[in-house]
Amino acid sequence: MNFSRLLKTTSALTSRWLCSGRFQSTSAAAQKLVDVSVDSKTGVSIVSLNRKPVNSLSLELFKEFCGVMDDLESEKVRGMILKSSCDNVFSSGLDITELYPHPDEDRFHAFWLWFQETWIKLYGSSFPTVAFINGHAPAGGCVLAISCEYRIMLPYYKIGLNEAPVGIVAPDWVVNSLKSVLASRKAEQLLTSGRLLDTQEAFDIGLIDKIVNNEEEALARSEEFFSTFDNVPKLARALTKQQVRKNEISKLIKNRSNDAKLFLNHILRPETQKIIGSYFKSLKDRKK
Ligand SMILES: CCCCCCCC/C=C\CC(=O)SCCNC(=O)CCNC(=O)[C@H](O)C(C)(C)COP(=O)(O)OP(=O)(O)OC[C@H]1O[C@@H](n2cnc3c(N)ncnc32)[C@H](O)[C@@H]1OP(=O)(O)O
Repeated sequence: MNFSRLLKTTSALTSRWLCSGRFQSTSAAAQKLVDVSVDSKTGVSIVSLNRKPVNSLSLELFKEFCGVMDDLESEKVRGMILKSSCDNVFSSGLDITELYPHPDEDRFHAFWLWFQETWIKLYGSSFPTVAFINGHAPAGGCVLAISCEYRIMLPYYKIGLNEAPVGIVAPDWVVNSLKSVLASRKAEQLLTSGRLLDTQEAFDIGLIDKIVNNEEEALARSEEFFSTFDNVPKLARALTKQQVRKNEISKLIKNRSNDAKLFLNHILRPETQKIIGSYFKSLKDRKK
């Protein structure tokens, strides 16, 4: 099966959930959670996550982000830079209120499918992607960054996959995206320790590609990255990227519903709820 068809293929159950109008934002005037602009000099799309205060990733944000990715695919953009509109935070990862306390099962199922969909669209996009990590990027924030092809980060922020200390086990598609950036041993160390790295440490192990001091530099470094493809036919580039990434994506596409069930069962376990609850409390108490 050709890859773009594969990307569109999903189980009947999954597509019922993804297409259902349930959990739709109700207010037409609701603030956009994802802003898109185009850099007039380079023709590159800049996609800014805009869910204040910390871009925690909710079902509504995932849905909106997937809509944006579909638009960029159909517009055949030259490239995309993913960044944050929040001060000091790229994304704080999954919205913990989607996981705790004891989430509504239907909503969690839909939330998880839209998280998968976000990863499939970002990791499998045909156009080049850069994450401009302009703030902290723990957990799901790091997942977004490692799904892009190139990572540029401001100094003095933290990035990593801190799920294990929070009692959460990352699914294989997250683990494999990390292994597509880091050697297996480094990926394992990062995941099992759950340690968040500062910008310099992340650069030293190859988790990020460039450190920049401001947005202007980030745009310039992104442009250098995008221009490496200027002489490569777009279709050949896209198919080559997808060839490299297709095994991981196909695996998830075939297993979406089970993956969602697995995580629903895990999240509903009283022990998991207890750990996430005390983690969330400590996050709130930090500022008291
Ligand atoms: C079993 C099923 C799940 C399996 C998952 C596997 C897949 C792996 C992928 C992802 C998992 C996750 O993403 S879980 C989420 C993990 N996220 C974190 O651990 C980050 C927590 N947040 C922080 O460390 C900090 O907030 C920050 C460094 C990101 C920013 O710090 P700052 O000081 O600027 O801001 P505050 O801490 O004051 O936060 C402001 C406000 O937001 C609330 N907040 C923060 N993060 C989240 C979040 N992820 N979800 C919901 N709410 C969040 C925080 O509590 C503050 O609220 P109050 O103003 O009410 O205090």
